[in-house]
Parts: sequence; structure tokens; C-alpha cells
Amino acid sequence: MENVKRIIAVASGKGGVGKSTTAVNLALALKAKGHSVGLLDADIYGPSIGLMLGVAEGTKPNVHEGNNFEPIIAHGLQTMSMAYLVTDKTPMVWRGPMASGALQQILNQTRWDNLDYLVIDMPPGTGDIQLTLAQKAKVDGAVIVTTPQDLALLDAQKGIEMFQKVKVPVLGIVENMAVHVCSQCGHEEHIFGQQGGQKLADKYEATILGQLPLDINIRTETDNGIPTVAASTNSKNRDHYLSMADNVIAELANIDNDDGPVITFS
Ligand SMILES: Nc1ncnc2c1ncn2[C@@H]1O[C@H](COP(=O)(O)OP(=O)(O)OP(=O)(O)O)[C@@H](O)[C@H]1O
Repeated sequence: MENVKRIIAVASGKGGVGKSTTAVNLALALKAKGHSVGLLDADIYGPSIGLMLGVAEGTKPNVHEGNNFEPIIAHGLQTMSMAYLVTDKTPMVWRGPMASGALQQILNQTRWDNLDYLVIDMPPGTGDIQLTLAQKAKVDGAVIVTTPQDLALLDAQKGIEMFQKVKVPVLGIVENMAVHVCSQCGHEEHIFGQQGGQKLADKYEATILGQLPLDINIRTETDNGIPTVAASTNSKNRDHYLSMADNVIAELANIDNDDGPVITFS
């Protein structure tokens, strides 16, 4: 991990709010700004970044001396995922306990090649695995993803408090699916409520790093293995992700972290 300058955890309390979509596009946006970027899929229950980045099913990382894994390159990102190590047929019941062991292994044994940023797609929730990761991993800062819905906000709050407990600075909040714009008539509808992310940000004196609409293009682009930032050179959504990356870089610059990021597991 001495080859990694900055580590950013992307987390959400609630599942399905768009955490992985955000992590993948944030990583691509940092890359588009000229940085060297890695993406670690630590979402052991539903590893999805390989699919989102169009990595062919069954692709396995090369293993080097000392059991070190070589990251798989996708859209210019260095990536590592649980999905590269388990198969669809791996039963969930086996996957749970085995997966947390495997997670430690990929944290310790992936050979990142000089990264400016490593983005970690955290497992959803605030249970033991998340706490251990947040505690043991020397993450520079956390990005909290939520929808404006009360239920998601409540869980996002738990996520913020978990990071505060383990002294990982929260860089800010991403409000995903903030508004739906009808592709036919342009009518705007706040399907998951309004201003929820802002209220959460106000409560914790956190920054809103970005607001993304609920947009069919974001879903289809990701499903096609070419996420929004890679799919288009000129779209509003891509611009949202690029300015999110700027905000993340700015927040990181505000953090005084002279130890340097190192992930250690005892
Ligand atoms: N802004 C958006 N607009 C439209 N669809 C979106 C948006 N963000 C995410 N999605 C879609 O919502 C679904 C869930 O997103 P994603 O997998 O990123 O969520 P997650 O929080 O990581 O979920 P999990 O808890 O399962 O890991 C995906 O189908 C994704 O394409």
C-alpha cells in the first residue's frame, strides 16, 4: 500500500442507493483529471464493479510471487474485486465468513502500481465488516452516498457516525437520485423527497460533494459496462461526476494527514 497516496472510501448505510455507481464514476472522473486511480470493490455481498466496468465474466487476476494479485485494468483504472476471486456459484453462506478473510487478503496482497487515489467501494451497512474495514484501513476520507429518502438518510447518518467513531474524516455527501427529469416532457419530480441530503449535510456540517439525478442513462450506461464518465465526453451527468471529483480533491486537501495512508490488518 506504500504505492497508494490517497485512499477514499465510498460508503452508504442503506443498500441500493447507488454507492457502486458513484464509486465507479468518481474513480473514472479522477482518472479523467489525469490522476492514476485504483478501484477496490470491497462490497463482498454484491461485488459489481467488474460488471459495471465491462470486465468479462471469469476474468481472474494474475498472481505473482508471494501470492500478490495484479490489478485488472478496466477503462484505465486499476481494479480489484471479490468478484474476480469468487464465482456466481459460490454460496452466500460460504461467501460471508470466507469473504471477510478474502477481503483482508486482497487489501494486503494487491500490487497497486503507483496510485494517486484508491477508491474503495465499501459494503453497504454499518455492521462488523464495515466497522473493521473503517477501523483497520487507514482511509483518508469517506464519501457518503444517500438518496433524499428518510430511510436512506437515517442509515447514511449511521454511516457518518461510524466513520466519526473511528476517526475517518467524512469528506462529504453525495445525494444520488436527487430528482427525476422526464425524458419525454422534462417534468421534474422528486421521487425520493427533496433537500434530504442538504439537511443531512447541515446537521453534520458536511459538504454536498455532488447531486445526481435519477436518470435512465446512468443506469443503462452502467449496465452496458461503460459508466457515464467513460460513456460520453459531453453530458450533464458526466459534468456532475467531474465536479464531484474536484470537490473530493478539495476536501482531501483540507485534511491534514501527515502519516500517509496505509492499510494495515493485525
Ligand atoms: N442516479 C442514478 N440514476 C439511475 N439509476 C441509478 C442511479 N444510480 C444508481 N442507479 C442504478 O441503481 C441500481 C443500484 O445502484 P448501485 O448498484 O450503484 O447501488 P449500491 O448502493 O452500490 O447497491 P448495493 O447495496 O447492492 O451494493 C443500479 O441498477 C444502478 O444502475
